[in-house]
Amino acid sequence: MKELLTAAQMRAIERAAIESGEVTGLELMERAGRGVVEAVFAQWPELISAPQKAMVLCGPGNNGGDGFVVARLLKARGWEVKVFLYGDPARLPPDARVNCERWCAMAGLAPPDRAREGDFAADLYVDALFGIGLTRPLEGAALECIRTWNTGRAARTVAIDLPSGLCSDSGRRLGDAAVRAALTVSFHAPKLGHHLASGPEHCGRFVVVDIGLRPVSANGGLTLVTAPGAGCLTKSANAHKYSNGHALILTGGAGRTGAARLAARGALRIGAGLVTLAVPGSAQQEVARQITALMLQRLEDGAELAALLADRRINALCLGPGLGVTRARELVEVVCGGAEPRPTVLDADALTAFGDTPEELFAMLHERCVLTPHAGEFARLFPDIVDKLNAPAVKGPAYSKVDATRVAARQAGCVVLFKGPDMVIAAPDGRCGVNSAQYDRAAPWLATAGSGDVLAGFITGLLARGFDPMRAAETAAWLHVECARSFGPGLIAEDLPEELPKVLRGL
Ligand SMILES: NC(=O)C1=CN([C@@H]2O[C@H](COP(=O)(O)OP(=O)(O)OC[C@H]3O[C@@H](n4cnc5c(N)ncnc54)[C@H](OP(=O)(O)O)[C@@H]3O)[C@@H](O)[C@H]2O)[C@@H](O)CC1
Ligand SMILES: Nc1ncnc2c1ncn2[C@@H]1O[C@H](COP(=O)(O)OP(=O)(O)O)[C@@H](O)[C@H]1O
Ligand SMILES: [K+]
Repeated sequence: MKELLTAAQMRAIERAAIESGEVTGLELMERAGRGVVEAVFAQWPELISAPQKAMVLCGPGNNGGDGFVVARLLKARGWEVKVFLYGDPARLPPDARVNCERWCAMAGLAPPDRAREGDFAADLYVDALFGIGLTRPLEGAALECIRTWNTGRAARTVAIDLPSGLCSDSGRRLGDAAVRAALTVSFHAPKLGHHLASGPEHCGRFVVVDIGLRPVSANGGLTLVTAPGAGCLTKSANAHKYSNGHALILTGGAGRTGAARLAARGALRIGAGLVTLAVPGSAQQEVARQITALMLQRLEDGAELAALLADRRINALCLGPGLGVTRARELVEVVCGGAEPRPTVLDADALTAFGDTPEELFAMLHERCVLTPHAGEFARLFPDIVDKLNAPAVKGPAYSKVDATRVAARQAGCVVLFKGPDMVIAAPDGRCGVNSAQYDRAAPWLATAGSGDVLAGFITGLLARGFDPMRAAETAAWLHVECARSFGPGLIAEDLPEELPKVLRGL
């Protein structure tokens, strides 16, 4: 697991390092600037061989200070560099001021309205306006300048730390403009804003450079979900099928069983010992024609489900995919209401069924449930949270998808997995993971009908294998994205479970 930092946590890490005497702020700024230049040459090797032209736009804080370092290092390599300062040189913070003065001893400084005139076609544009310190929307000359860059010539734009205009803690644009970078170079660790909301769209390629700060666990339990250890998914040599759990997946009626079959296939592939599909009589033939390793159990209503659950070997359930809202409502009450409720994934119709009365659902949920809403389902269950998330972001730190999912998990009293390329998974105790399907892990082919059903099945299968809900959700989500990446273009939902063995072998 990799940490994702807030701006405040990053500042605390920097402060601790400086106060301990192991490094100065000025040295950190030098390393940051050097890291940016190295990343630029790695990204665009064609810039290495001959001196070029750069335009550097510096802001009023330490992000601007990094910009002065970059300007100086490029000039030292013979580049023609123009630096524009948005702000008053006399009011720069100390380290930035030192670097501004070093720059001014080498060359001139212009105000940013001059950067708009377009008389300087650069080979590289450096955005050093704002980093983690942006607190409000861009305005005036900064805004104008960024608009020109975004609409115009700036193909090679590198953003230092964060594209200016983005909120570091939420990835949302403060106001309506932010730099669209081709490359973003951040320091020490990724920040939330690099992975959430509009962050990836603005960052372009994303690189984190080491500036020699020690890894400190600064964190309220927020991580980027990474590969599970291979060991946690292996099976014991002398296990029998029941020692890997028995998952029960409930289907809807005739013509609507595909989603649950996808989930069931996912649960089986991820290693549940047995997977049973519980099917109403009307759909029994349909399902029977389609399945082999899966088992089938006729199940009409809540009373029959209650009877079936007397079998304590059934140790994980999945309700929602293709279930139909009426059947979902009845069955969720049986599953969640009974004594000793079992680990349960509620997805799709099981969430929509309670769209008008989410409190009724929350009253039944228990800590071994996992809710897997997409944005529409999330909005139906948590309208107040979504109002906050959708309100225009005008002040940093803005309300984020992480804030939203954490509050949702507390309200629901169980793990909530809020889908999307910036998937957030939160537990009621505050643990939180971001499963980012972006940058090197982009998986756009996952946006295909039924892929969410497979994810519900993966989680259910891991619950059956004894994973706790948070770990089941995170591990399943990570594997789900890897299956899509491994399969690649042309992916449809059916391919996800079939790709899993390959992904598991590669762990
Ligand atoms: N932490 C570390 O370890 C390291 C950090 N480093 C670098 O420092 C950067 C953080 O520096 P920072 O804290 O000075 O913040 P930064 O983003 O430059 O902006 C703050 C200034 O902007 C102002 N301001 C805000 N919004 C505004 C607006 N809309 N319009 C106008 N003004 C606005 C704000 O003023 P105020 O809000 O107080 O009015 C303040 O003056 C970080 O991103 C990284 O690049 C590296 O050197 C190495 C190690
Ligand atoms: N552009 C995307 N990049 C990565 N993952 C995506 C993208 N769009 C959707 N997903 C993922 O695909 C799945 C879609 O689930 P869902 O919306 O429930 O679809 P369905 O109901 O058709 O199965 C979720 O896991 C979601 O996170
Ligand atoms: K920046």
